[in-house]
Amino acid sequence: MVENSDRKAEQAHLDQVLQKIDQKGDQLKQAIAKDKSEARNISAHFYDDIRLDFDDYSTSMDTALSIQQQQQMLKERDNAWQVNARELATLKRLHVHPYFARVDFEEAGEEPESIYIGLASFMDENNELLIYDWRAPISSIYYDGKIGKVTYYSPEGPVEVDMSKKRQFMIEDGTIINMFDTDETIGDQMLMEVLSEKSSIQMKSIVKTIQKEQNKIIRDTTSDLLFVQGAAGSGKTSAILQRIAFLLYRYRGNLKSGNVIMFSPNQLFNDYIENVLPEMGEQNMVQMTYWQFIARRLPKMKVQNLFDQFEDRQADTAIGRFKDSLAFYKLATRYGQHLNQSGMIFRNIYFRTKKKPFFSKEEIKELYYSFNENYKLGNRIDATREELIRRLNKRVANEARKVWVSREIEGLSHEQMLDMYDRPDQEFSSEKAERAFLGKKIVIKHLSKLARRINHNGFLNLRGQYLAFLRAVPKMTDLAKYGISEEEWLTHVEEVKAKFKEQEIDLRDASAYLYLYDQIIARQTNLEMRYCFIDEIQDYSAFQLAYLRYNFPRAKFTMLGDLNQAIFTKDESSSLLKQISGLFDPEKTKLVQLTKSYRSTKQLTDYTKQILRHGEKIESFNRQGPLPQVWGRSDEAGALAALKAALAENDAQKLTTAIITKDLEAAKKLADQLEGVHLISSANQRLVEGNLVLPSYLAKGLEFDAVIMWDASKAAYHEEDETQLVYTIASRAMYKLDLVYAGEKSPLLPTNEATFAKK
Ligand SMILES: Nc1ncnc2c1ncn2[C@@H]1O[C@H](COP(=O)(O)OP(=O)(O)OP(=O)(O)O)[C@@H](O)[C@H]1O
Repeated sequence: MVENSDRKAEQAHLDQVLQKIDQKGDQLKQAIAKDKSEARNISAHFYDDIRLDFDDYSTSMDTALSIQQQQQMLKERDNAWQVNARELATLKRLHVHPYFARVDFEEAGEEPESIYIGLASFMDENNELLIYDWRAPISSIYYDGKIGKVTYYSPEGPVEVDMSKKRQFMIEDGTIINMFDTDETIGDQMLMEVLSEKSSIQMKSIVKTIQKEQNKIIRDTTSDLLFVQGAAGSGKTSAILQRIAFLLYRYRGNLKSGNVIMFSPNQLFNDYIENVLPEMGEQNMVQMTYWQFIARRLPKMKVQNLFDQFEDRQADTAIGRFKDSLAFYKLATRYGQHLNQSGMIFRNIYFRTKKKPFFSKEEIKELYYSFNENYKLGNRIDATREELIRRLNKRVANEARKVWVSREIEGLSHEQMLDMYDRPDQEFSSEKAERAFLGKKIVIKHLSKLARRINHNGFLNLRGQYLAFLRAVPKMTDLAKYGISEEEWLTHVEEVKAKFKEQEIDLRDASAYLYLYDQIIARQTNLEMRYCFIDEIQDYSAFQLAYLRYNFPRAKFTMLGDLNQAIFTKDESSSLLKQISGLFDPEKTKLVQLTKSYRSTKQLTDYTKQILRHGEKIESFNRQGPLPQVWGRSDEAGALAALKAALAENDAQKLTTAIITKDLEAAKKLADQLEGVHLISSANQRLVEGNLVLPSYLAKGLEFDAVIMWDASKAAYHEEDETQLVYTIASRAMYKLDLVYAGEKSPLLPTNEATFAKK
């Protein structure tokens, strides 16, 4: 218990800090206003002090110098203004949330200290730090340690201190409304308060209550691959965002938000997390989905999207598994290397007529392989391109003598002719000379299209090349090892080819196709990205991860996932870790497990964890709520009535509900039968307040006060490999879960009657 006198003293301290924050804020506002008006002044009088005299060299030098000087002054003002404006924004945030913790500690041989921890540091006029940034090295003792000896890591190395007090505050409008002294790492009491808040359509930062295990992830600076396996709701996504904020602080000056990329499951999810970093005073990182990453490079093809992918059954086949594997990635690498010796396929380049190619594929191939073996693929293509352009230029004069050119000259109007001259009054020695001049111009105009095509590697036959690679696969590996017969494989290649004809490509092929292309043209990989985060890793294939690693060779990777929620890759996900760890130095790979689930009440976590077959370790957090309710009805009309009843209960308790269906079709059908609910049917839609209906694959990563699982019947969910899907749906609920079905209940759902209520 905290004494009353302590509370008074803390309030007095807070008042003082807030007063200093406000004081500093006022000073900054004045400074900003002054800089702004001076900048305006400089702009207004910009030319007053400058002699605009360009006639003789020395004065024009003077002019240039004074312009530059004035511009520099403007820039400095602007900079000062921007720095101050940023600081003011920080102060505004601190005014609302000044700090949330205090720790008292003593380092051997030093005076005892007492520091306050908040969202950013704040220094008073005497350079005394009144608030420490939560990311400062010393702040980690708040998250990591119990009272007593604790170690924190400063950039110079480990430091041991003796911590004597750890106090947490809840502050609202400048008043301490609650405070606790705690011996625990982060007291359950504070966490309980935070977790009991209602959900919102925006994710919140967990900075006040980061748990010790999460802190390890957030502050890791040594791993090249940090792999986090965590139960649903264990704070993986929260931890990534905190980690990004931490890294931006730790490497400030060297690391910008543009050097950090995050791959997330869908666009809705991006919406959901978009405010977390800005609220902590940082800019958002680059964010995209894997699909966007691939599809933006294939604008002419229809790349299989999330929806198609979910409905796709190939994931379950031996061929699908093989093409997702690292083994397939390695084959694509080997094939790429082999192209250095032979096997490249080119296309004819035509000009005006399809009868005879301008450059034949044979000619191009000969040229390509005429460069000696020291040439790498990328150099070969560059050299081929240059040589083709050179040959093209050499053929201009010859082409200009052809009949089609004379015809075109004859058809020119006077204006068109004038347009072609270098000068309007251009003169020629003879008519012949004029025709030769115009002819060359015309040929160059037409050939420039061809040159552009060559410069864009239009002589490559990428689709053919990819198919050739696929056809070569049985010769490169023993497909029987993967349970695939040669005949099945060749039939599959024909299917890929047929899709190409329709301008379609599976996501699985698109990755391999681009990888092959990247190798052929030796595409510059992205050296700027220093950190790459991949959330929901269980939905990626080993191939995709290897390809991302190839694309961002300088980046350190943080991969987070829950192998129990693999809804695309299903059972394959368990071998994923083994496959990808081969891509990184084992010394620099770290695996962290998060087993405690914070999202849901104890009742919900205890229920949902039974869905998992292998008894995975998931601990519930001791927050209380109602038991899940199972509404079994004999027919669909009854089920619909039950759903409406459950929804009415939630509305009465002011809980936001998400009704989650298995697929899009079911979601659409249901939304038509209900009033006042929003249907989320595509990942590009925005999240809105209020009750929602959405298909399972769009609910990934999101959470809601209340979830109703629609059609939890045996008919809808009976395959064992749908376990992860059922688990993902049920684990979206924070406080209340209802399951509605008609007919027979899904055998994948828990049967222990003590853990749910029948309705
Ligand atoms: N240390 C914490 N303090 C307060 N809240 C937390 C903490 N850790 C997690 N939470 C809360 O738990 C919920 C789940 O967190 P989050 O979405 O990050 O989990 P996840 O592991 O990514 O879940 P999933 O894999 O199911 O999508 C969020 O509401 C988050 O705010």
